[in-house]
Amino acid sequence: MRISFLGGGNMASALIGGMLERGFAAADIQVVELQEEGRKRLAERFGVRTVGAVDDALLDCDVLVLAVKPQQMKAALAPLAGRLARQVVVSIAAGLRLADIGRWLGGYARLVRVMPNTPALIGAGVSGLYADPSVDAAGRAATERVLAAVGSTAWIAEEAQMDAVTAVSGSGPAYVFHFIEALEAAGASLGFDAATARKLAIDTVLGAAKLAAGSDEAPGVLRERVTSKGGTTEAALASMQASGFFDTIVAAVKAAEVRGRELGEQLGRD
Ligand SMILES: NC(=O)C1=CN([C@@H]2O[C@H](COP(=O)(O)OP(=O)(O)OC[C@H]3O[C@@H](n4cnc5c(N)ncnc54)[C@H](OP(=O)(O)O)[C@@H]3O)[C@@H](O)[C@H]2O)C=CC1
Ligand SMILES: O=C(O)[C@@H]1CCC=N1
Repeated sequence: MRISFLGGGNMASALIGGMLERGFAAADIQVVELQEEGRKRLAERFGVRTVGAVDDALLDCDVLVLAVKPQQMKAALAPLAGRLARQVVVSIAAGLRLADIGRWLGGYARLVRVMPNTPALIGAGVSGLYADPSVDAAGRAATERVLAAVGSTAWIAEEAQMDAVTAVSGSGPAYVFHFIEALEAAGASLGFDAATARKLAIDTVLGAAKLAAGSDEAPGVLRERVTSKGGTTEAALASMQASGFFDTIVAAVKAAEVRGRELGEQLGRD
C-alpha cells in the first residue's frame, strides 16, 4: 500500500514514525511539505520521499492523508482538484467537514475523516474514523490499516461526533502533558531536583494509565483504592474538589469541541 501525506508537520511525523515502526516501508511513503527545513528533517529522520509541490508520483498512492492545518486546507487542496480517481483521501484536520473538503477537491467523495493523536509516534495512538457513505469496504480497510498500525481505532457513527473525538482524544495528550507539568512543578516546589521531579511525575502517570488500561474496574474504583480514610490522597482530592478540578476538565473538553465545530462552520463558508 502506498501512502502520501499533504503536509509534513507534527501529526504527519507522528503517523509516519509510528507506521515505520510497525513495518510500513519508507519507500511506500511520500510527503509534500512546503518548508524546505521540514522536508530535510522528514527525509533524514524517516528516509521517505519529500517534495515541495504536488506531483504525479505523489498522487500515485492508495491513501492520501491531508495533514495541513484546517486554515491551510482549502489552498492546499487546489492543486489536487480533478486529479484524484482511486485514492482514499483521509483528512485528519480538526473541524473540517467532508462535504467541504470534497467541494474544495472539485467534487470528490472517496473521503474519510480521521482524528488521530500524537502518541501514534510510539504506536500508542487512538483514532476515531468516519467514512463518507460512498467509501467502499476496501477504502475503509485501507484507512484502518494505516491508523491501526499506530494505535487503536474506533469507527464513529456520525460525522458530527468527530468534533467530540477531537476534543477528548485528539487534544487529549495535551491535557495529560499539562497534568504532568503540574505534578512535576509540585514535586520541584517540594524540593526535588528537576530530573527526579520529572521522573516521579511521568512514571506515576504511566503506571496509573497502564493499571487503568489493564483493569476491569472503573478508574473511580482504582482512585478509591489509593484513597485511605484520613490519609494524604483524601487531602489532595478534597483540595482538587474545592478548586473545581473535575469540572474544569469537563469544561475544557467542551471548549475544544465547540472550537472544532466553529472551525468547521467558519472555514466551510469559504
Ligand atoms: N498536532 C496534533 O496533535 C494533531 C493534529 N491534528 C490535525 O493535523 C493537522 C496538522 O496539524 P499539525 O501537524 O499539528 O500541524 P503542523 O503545522 O505541524 O503541520 C502542517 C504542515 O503542513 C505544511 N503545509 C501548509 N500548507 C501546505 C501545502 N499547501 N502543501 C504542503 N504542506 C503544507 C505546513 O507548513 P507551514 O509551517 O509553512 O504552515 C506545516 O509544516 C491539522 O489539521 C490538525 O488539526 C489532528 C490530530 C492531532
Ligand atoms: O489543537 C488542534 O487543533 C489539533 C487537533 C487535535 C490536536 N491538535
